[in-house]
Amino acid sequence: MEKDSKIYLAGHRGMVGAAIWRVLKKKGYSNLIGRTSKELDLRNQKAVFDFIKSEKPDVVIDAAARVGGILANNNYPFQFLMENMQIQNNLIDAAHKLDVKKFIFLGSSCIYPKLAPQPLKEEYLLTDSLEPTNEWYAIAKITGVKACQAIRKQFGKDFVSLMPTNLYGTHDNFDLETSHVLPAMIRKFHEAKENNNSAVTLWGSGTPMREFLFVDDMAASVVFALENELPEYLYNVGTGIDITIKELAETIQKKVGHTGEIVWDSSKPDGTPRKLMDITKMHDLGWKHQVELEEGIEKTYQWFLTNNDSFKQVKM
Ligand SMILES: NC(=O)c1ccc[n+]([C@@H]2O[C@H](COP(=O)([O-])OP(=O)(O)OC[C@H]3O[C@@H](n4cnc5c(N)ncnc54)[C@H](OP(=O)(O)O)[C@@H]3O)[C@@H](O)[C@H]2O)c1
Ligand SMILES: C[C@@H]1O[C@H](OP(=O)(O)OP(=O)(O)OC[C@H]2O[C@@H](n3cnc4c(=O)[nH]c(N)nc43)[C@H](O)[C@@H]2O)[C@@H](O)[C@H](O)[C@@H]1O
Repeated sequence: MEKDSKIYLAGHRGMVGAAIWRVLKKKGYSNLIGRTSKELDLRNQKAVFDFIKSEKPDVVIDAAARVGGILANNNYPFQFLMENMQIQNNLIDAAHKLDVKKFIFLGSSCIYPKLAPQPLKEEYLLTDSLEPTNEWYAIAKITGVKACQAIRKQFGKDFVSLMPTNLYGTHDNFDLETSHVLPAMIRKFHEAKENNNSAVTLWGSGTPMREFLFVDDMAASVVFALENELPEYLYNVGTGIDITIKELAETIQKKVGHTGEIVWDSSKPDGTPRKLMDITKMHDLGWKHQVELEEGIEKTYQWFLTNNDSFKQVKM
């Protein structure tokens, strides 16, 4: 990829988008374009088509999506299904019709069946039923993967999908209703420590297992996909290591220095019992994560502490 290639990064101010932007700048890519959702609402088909037509990017990276944790997914099925399909359909269709050379689509590990064998191989897609708390989001993401695969198959274009495991890091969402578990735990333990080590309430049973990838590693995988023509349509991106939610809680509690009680609220859903990625394909091509979980948690906690008053709060 030429360093002056025109790259449109959709969702450039999100957690993942901001990290991709940083890596691209650092590597010398000089022709990056981004628009906020206020400047360009990606749900608007005509606006997206007109934008791609006038900007004529060589590459589109889709890191824009309606994103949230287990409760947000469960409570707002329509937004997670419809907005994600609108955003990605508008981008993929315009990119195809207007001859964008390369398209990188970001999905999620929840596209795989709830009870698929572990670790999750790419070929397990569409072999069984989805996890009910996030099937809406998963179905939208599956249609994005399939749209890119169809364009690849029918027209031979370099449209590729990366499926990240659970992500976390700087610029994360720390809103307690809509966030994912890791930022929620950082905020909950920190605020409870400040409040005389009051009890922290966490959701579900603590027994589900999750794999966590630091956002800078995710960004590096996207840049890897940008700089290499990947031979297949779908690639898992993760660390290949998972832990229980209870172990995650104990790790973050220790890091933050909270000494109070942990209470598990069983009225909240557990979600899928396990979703560990098989990352053999990306490893074979040469990409591997760099940041281990404890180091990533430390970086994220430090970011939270210095952005404590202004951290992003995503409302539905
Ligand atoms: N976070 C995770 O754990 C995780 C895990 C697996 C996969 N992913 C995937 O990674 C990608 C990025 O996620 P993220 O965590 O970075 O999410 P995020 O921080 O919530 O960022 C999402 C971005 O999408 C943009 N966006 C949303 N709706 C839009 C609209 N209607 N028009 C234009 N832009 C819109 C937002 O733009 P504004 O800021 O301008 O509003 C925001 O920058 C998504 O595809 C997501 O599915 C995330
Ligand atoms: C990566 C994303 O992951 C999402 O699934 P998923 O891993 O369960 O999403 P999380 O919201 O990260 O939750 C992971 C696990 O942590 C538990 N948990 C414990 N305490 C908390 C808390 O305070 N906040 C949150 N949020 N969870 C908590 C939660 O019940 C679940 O078992 C999907 O809904 C999306 O579609 C997407 O795939």
